[in-house]
Amino acid sequence: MAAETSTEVPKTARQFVLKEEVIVERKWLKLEETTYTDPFGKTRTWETVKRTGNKKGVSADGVAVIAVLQRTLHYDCIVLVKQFRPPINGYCLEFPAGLIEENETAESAALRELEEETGYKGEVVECTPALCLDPGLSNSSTHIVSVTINGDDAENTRPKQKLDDGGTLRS
Ligand SMILES: Nc1ncnc2c1ncn2[C@H]1C[C@H](O)[C@@H](COP(=O)(O)OP(=O)(O)O)O1
Repeated sequence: MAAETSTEVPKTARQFVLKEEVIVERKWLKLEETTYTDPFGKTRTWETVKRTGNKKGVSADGVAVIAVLQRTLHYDCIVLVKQFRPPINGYCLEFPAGLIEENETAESAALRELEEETGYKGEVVECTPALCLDPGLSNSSTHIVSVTINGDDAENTRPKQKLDDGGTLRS
C-alpha cells in the first residue's frame, strides 16, 4: 500500500523587514543588507539596491511613457528611444522614461520626459499606480503612462530633442 502523503499546508507567519543596513552608498544608488523574517519566523538577509535621496512629494521614482503618435493617413506608431545603457554595455530600444522631480506629478513627468527625449508634445490618457518592476533586486518604482501625440499638430511635425549634458538619445 502506498504511503499517505500529508496534504496539510504548514502554517506560515506574516513576513516583515526587521532592519535595513547600508553597505555602500554613492551618488545615485546604495546597496543595503535587509534583515527580514521568512515564512517560518526565521531571520534571513537580502541584498537590496535602492536609489539614494529622499524626494518629497513624488509617488514613484520614475515614469515610462507609452506614446502613440497619431497622424492622418498613417498607421499609429509607438515612439521608442535608443540609448546606450552602461550596465549592459549596449544599446536599448526603450519607452521614453525618466525620474520624477520633487513635487512633480507622474503625468507631468511623463510629458516632460517625452518632450525632452523625443521633442513630441503629448496628452496623457492613462497612468498606472506605482509599479515595482524588479522587486527581487530593488524597491525602485515606476508609473507607466499612456500618452497620445497629435502628429498633425504643427508643434509635432518637426520634433526636436531637448537633452542635457549626458544625453545621447535617438528616437
Ligand atoms: N546609476 C546611475 N549612475 C549614474 N548616473 C545616473 C544613475 N541613475 C541615474 N543617473 C543620472 C543620469 C541622468 O542624468 C539622470 C536622470 O536620468 P533620467 O533621464 O531621469 O532617467 P533615465 O536615465 O532612466 O532616462 O540621473
